[in-house]
Amino acid sequence: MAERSDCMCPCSCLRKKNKVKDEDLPVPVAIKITKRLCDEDDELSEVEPDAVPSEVRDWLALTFTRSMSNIKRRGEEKPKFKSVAHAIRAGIMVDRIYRRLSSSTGLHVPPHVLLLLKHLDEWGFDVFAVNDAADNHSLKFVGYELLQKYDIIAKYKINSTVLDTFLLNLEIGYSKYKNPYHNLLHGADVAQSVHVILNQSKLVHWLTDIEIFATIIAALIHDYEHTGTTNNFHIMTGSEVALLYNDRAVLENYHISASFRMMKNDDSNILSNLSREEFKEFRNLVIDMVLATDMSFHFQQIKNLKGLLSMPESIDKAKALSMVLHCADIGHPAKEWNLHYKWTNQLLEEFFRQGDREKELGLPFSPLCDRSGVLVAESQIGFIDFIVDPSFQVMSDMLEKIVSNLLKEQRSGSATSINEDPAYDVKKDKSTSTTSLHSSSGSSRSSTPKLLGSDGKFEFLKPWLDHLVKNKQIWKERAAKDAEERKKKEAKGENTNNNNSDTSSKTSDVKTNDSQANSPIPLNPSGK
Ligand SMILES: Nc1nc2c(ncn2[C@@H]2O[C@H](COP(=O)(O)O)[C@@H](O)[C@H]2O)c(=O)[nH]1
Ligand SMILES: [Mg+2]
Ligand SMILES: [Zn+2]
Repeated sequence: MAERSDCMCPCSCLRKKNKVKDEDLPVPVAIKITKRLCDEDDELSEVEPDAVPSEVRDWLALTFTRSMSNIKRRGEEKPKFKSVAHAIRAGIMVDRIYRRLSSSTGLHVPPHVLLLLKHLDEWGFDVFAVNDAADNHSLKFVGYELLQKYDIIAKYKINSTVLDTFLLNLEIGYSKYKNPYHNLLHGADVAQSVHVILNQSKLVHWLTDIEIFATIIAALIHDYEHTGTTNNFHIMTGSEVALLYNDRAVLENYHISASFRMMKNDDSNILSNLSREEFKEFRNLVIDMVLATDMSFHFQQIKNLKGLLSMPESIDKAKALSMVLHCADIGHPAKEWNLHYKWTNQLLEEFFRQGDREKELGLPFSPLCDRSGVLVAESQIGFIDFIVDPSFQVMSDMLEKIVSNLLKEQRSGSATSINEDPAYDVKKDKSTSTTSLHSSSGSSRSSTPKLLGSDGKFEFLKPWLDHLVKNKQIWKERAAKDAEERKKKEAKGENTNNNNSDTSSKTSDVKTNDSQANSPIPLNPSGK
């Protein structure tokens, strides 16, 4: 069949731009793609045809649009002390915190875990290190610390044993399928990232306690009992959950439902002291936020938000918080390279395991799931360029708009939410960190540090933007190296077989030394 470079519809859809061949696709899928992509009113059509390889485009279409969805390892990182005196001082400090924490809550947080949890407010927080130190209980400790930091445990009278059981159950659920990526570290990491975004941007001052509570829990549960396979895999295999949720946001619906079911048990019901209204608000928010982590809503979500940003009205809280959670969920490319690189490896290994199952079942490989060859660097560049970077840009604009409006309202006297007084009372918090955001009345967070710059503009630090640029640059260098090696092999007459050449970011190169066990991408000492 001749290649069809043009789709029959008047729009400039992906199919037209990308010259997808019908014969490359199973027939019903081809028809569906043509129809859906032509209907698709999203930004994927803006992706330049030559900007990314075809596999990356397929993956973008499959994952981020509704087009097909309806069919001791870190032992070397020990704390370094400049001097014995420093070590002793640090030891005394940790011991004090430890005693305070243990006596007030009964939660046993080992001192070496506490030391790492002191970085909980930072974008560079290393959840892998915490997990190693915490004997695979990072979610429990991170979850506990976050709730404690915002005074949620006291405010909603959460029994400490119940909280402990809830967090342990979450960890058990995340460990059910032994996923390399969608495991308890990811749950902990996303919750911690949400926390940093809320604080860095001061958005937290706009929120009530119940909204903060819902946001932390939504982040913690957002991939609960993840099967390690994609929504599309569930749909294609007609799994129980796909049948249950009629192929719509299959996993996301499941994560929410399974979590609320778990919380119905008395021994893990952290919501038992919420009033009827509080429970209703909490549940609605959690449902909205977790459903919005379905990647097939991505482009629509960005588009809607851009539309809202161009209007004077303020942005709906559920929408804003959903965007924050979505960004945290896809946020590892905006973290330090070493963290991003680890997550990339784990995710690819999970994709490949799905590919192995697809092979066994006689199904075509999903994009990025064939372990015999994936253009890792190129796909990561595509992911950063088309998904992560635009998301973080829009989220940052949204955060600035919301907080600026809040400040304006406050100046005009119509709001009391944000205190610009530099003598702001930074409350010593009840957890391990030095400071927490002050909650004076129990409604919204009412005291903040000085927010406006000398030019009268509200701006906040966005560490994620720098990392995105740096990480993309590293992937670009790797992609160029890969292409070079492919060329050399071709010249030697070796079979490079499209994606299957043996290059540094190719999956066939799995090394088995300690730091690279289960790692699809070999890591050289510089991390590049
Ligand atoms: N190609 C890549 N896709 C990624 C990467 N990190 C995340 N993702 C995609 O986003 C979703 C996140 O949603 P989740 O709820 O499943 O965590 C994930 O499933 C991938 O589809 C990445 O580095 N590269
Ligand atoms: Mg998910
Ligand atoms: Zn996730």
